Amino acid sequence: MATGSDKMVKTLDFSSCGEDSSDSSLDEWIRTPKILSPNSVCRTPRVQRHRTRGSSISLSISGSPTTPIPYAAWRKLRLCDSPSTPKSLLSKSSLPTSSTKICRSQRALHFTSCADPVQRSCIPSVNINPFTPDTFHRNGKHNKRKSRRSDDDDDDYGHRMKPTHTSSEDDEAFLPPKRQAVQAFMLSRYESEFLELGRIGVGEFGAVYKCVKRLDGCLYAIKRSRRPLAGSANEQLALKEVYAHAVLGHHPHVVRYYSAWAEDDHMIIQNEYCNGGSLYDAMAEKEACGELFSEPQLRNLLLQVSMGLKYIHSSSLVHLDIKPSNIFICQRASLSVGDEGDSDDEEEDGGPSSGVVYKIGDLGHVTSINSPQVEEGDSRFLASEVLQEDYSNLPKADIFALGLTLLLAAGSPPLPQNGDEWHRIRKANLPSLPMELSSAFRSLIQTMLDPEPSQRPSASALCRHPVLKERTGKLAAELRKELNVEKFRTAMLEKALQEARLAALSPQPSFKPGLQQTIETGSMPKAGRRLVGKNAPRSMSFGCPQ
Ligand SMILES: Nc1ncnc2c1ncn2[C@@H]1O[C@H](COP(=O)(O)OP(=O)(O)OP(=O)(O)O)[C@@H](O)[C@H]1O
Ligand SMILES: [Mg+2]
Repeated sequence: MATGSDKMVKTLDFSSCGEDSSDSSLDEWIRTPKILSPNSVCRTPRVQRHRTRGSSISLSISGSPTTPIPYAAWRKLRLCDSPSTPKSLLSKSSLPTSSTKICRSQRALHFTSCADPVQRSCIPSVNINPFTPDTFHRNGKHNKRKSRRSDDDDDDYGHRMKPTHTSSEDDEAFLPPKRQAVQAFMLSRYESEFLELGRIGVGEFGAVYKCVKRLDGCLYAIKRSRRPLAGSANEQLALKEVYAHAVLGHHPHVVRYYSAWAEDDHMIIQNEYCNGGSLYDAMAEKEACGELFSEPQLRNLLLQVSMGLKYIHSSSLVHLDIKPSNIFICQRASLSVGDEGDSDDEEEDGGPSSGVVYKIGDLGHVTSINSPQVEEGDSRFLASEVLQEDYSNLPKADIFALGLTLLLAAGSPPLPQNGDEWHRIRKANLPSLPMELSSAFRSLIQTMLDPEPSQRPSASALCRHPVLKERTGKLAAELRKELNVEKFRTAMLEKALQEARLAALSPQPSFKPGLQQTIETGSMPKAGRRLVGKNAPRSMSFGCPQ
């Protein structure tokens, strides 16, 4: 049984920083190849930690105990909409340590000063993200060294990684030792930092809630594991998801990750909120209305998800659970300037300016291409080679699953989980569709479902495929258009600003008609023409941009 001090070895307090700084420092910690000796980590029991927190609150956002809180940050903090906000926290920070009682809601925005020498030695242990290039590299080295004697381990890192593995676990050497994995690293942050607006989904792994973050007022999807994690397979799944998100960074077609932490032995992941729900929801909605995705919409879906997959695969990772309920939709506001009149066509065909952005989410099954730890995803979308444990071409398993996803979106009957029909589909017999697809598009889907993985197109090939190229062109044209609008706007603003400067410098106040309006809207009036009050006498004052 773990002792209290053992527990503290596993304790890592990520809640001690504001989101941005904590995220970057978490990432920093995860990416930095270091394992700390158990002796060097904090062994303070939980109750003591509360006290430490109280004593360590500082007014420094940056974490430096001496930096005064910037006015802008202070103002921002005051905007929080809850009594459990940093405002109260910050005011309490001036109280003497002994009398500072830290309540649940205050824990989230605690900034460690580490002024206390004892606390300074409380360096937390960290997990090693198996998906970082560093880890791949080390892992390779580690595998080569497996047969060597352990006394050649002057490499501290390798030395400390080894002892916790049994021989059967050696294959999983790239994952961190379980006892270091997920613990109640942090105290309740969920309630103090987020306001829950409702549950938006439930999956195998957990429930997902729509939340607004108290500090920044933005919406997020917060995923909480359903079952306690410690020591369970769920723990590794949860960690995989976090590791994968952290390594993947940002891509327009991958759901964005903000933060993750453990609370009451449940993993919590803060992700981008996708306001259009999942593709599964969209399909169900269409079905209820007796509608289907049109072919242009399906092509758009295929192109966007292929872009996300291309990115994931280029990071040497595979998703392994591509399916409609793991593809999310963001409804972008349509372009605002100058495009009101010409968006109808594309709107209809599901093109880029229809504002639908598909994003790949639920990274719980992600694994590395080169040293795969396969946790099979939904069997309805599983490629047969994966079932046969042939992991030599895993990216093509994602392509297979995407092919079936498209068929479902095109109205195919529900996919079988097993049985004859399951095998029939994997022998290149496509289910019948209620809609007529062009032969080019249909044969593209057919190749994605080829029984031979090498015959399936790669994600990168899909992005360049002639059937989808037209869409790529449209997407590029749309982006160019957006860019031009922005360039025009910037030029206008620069011009207006220059005029404002000149006006301010000129000895005699000169009236610049419509200047304020120009700066606000970015539209330039013609020289010498007044936009407003043409018949009224000229005023001597003018507005300046703030
Ligand atoms: N970022 C998000 N934005 C909007 N809705 C989301 C988001 N993430 C999840 N959901 C909703 O919650 C559902 C479950 O999410 P997710 O797939 O991540 O959970 P899971 O437990 O891993 O599922 P699975 O059963 O596929 O393993 C999704 O199908 C979707 O409806
Ligand atoms: Mg899911």
